[in-house]
Amino acid sequence: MMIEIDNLVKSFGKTKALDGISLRIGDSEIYGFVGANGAGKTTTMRIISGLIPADSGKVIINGLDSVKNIKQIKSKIGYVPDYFGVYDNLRVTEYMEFFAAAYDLTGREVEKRCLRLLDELGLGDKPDFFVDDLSRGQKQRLGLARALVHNPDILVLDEPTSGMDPKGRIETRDILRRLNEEGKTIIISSHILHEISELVTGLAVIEKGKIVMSGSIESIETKMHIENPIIMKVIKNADIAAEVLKEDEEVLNLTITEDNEFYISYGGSDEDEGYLLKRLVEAGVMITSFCRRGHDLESVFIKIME
Ligand SMILES: Nc1ncnc2c1ncn2[C@@H]1O[C@H](COP(=O)(O)OP(=O)(O)OP(=O)(O)O)[C@@H](O)[C@H]1O
Repeated sequence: MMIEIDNLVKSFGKTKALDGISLRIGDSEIYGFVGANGAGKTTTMRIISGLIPADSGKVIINGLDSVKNIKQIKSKIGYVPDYFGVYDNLRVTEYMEFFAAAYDLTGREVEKRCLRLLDELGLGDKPDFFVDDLSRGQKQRLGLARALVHNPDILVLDEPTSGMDPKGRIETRDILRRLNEEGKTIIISSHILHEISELVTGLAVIEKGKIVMSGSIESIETKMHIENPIIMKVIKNADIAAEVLKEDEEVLNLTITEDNEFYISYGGSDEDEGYLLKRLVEAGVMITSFCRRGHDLESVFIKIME
């Protein structure tokens, strides 16, 4: 399902939550929204899912305007909110059937489908539990099962891994990968980049209602790498090092300090970087350290967000 988001604007009273969000999410992508608290992720997701209207701008899903075709669109989207509903006094199966009924799905086949979904999401032994008695991770998975009840083509998940332990996060990631392989387009948000960077195919970084960066995960990593130069300490043959670096077209900027510390803005991939180091060593350059200023992408990401 192709999703085209065009110039969404939304205010709540005096707060401008969205200030012109435009995006294209391709068929069968797993697309991530990353941003700090209050950036506008939830508002964007709720507009895409048809839960609230935008003040202006539009969302087109497979050629259909989401406002004009709201019924059709809602049948294609499953939304998992970041908070858990107020149905904690229901048992797990009752909860599922309650949401199925909201889509006019009832009967023996639907009951079977609900049980199968619970099974697939690792809740097969919990049908008679009260929702309230489930752990946070189990509740998140139940939220996912409920969003799948009408077999939507698009899944929109607001911070599905927040508050989960690493095991729960890995399990959720595996489930989402599987659903994506089955053909579902997935939109997922997080305020922590590394929680979703391994899962997503594309990413938009949202800040104060605007997109500050978007693209494939590789292109975002490259942009972040450029912001985060390689720092190389050379103790012999610095002149040769400078020659080798000048020949590499991925070297976008180079600063050499008096004590032969090289600051290299590098646009290449991790593999390119490995080959660059190999060429330097083979050319006879003696290097004592070769690393980035930030320890990881996350620290650079935080720098960009500041
Ligand atoms: N129903 C509402 N009424 C008033 N203000 C709102 C409402 N919903 C969102 N906002 C405001 O709009 C802005 C964007 O909020 P939104 O929930 O979209 O951000 P978010 O990126 O999802 O943040 P979080 O990670 O904290 O969920 C915030 O300033 C928020 O306070």
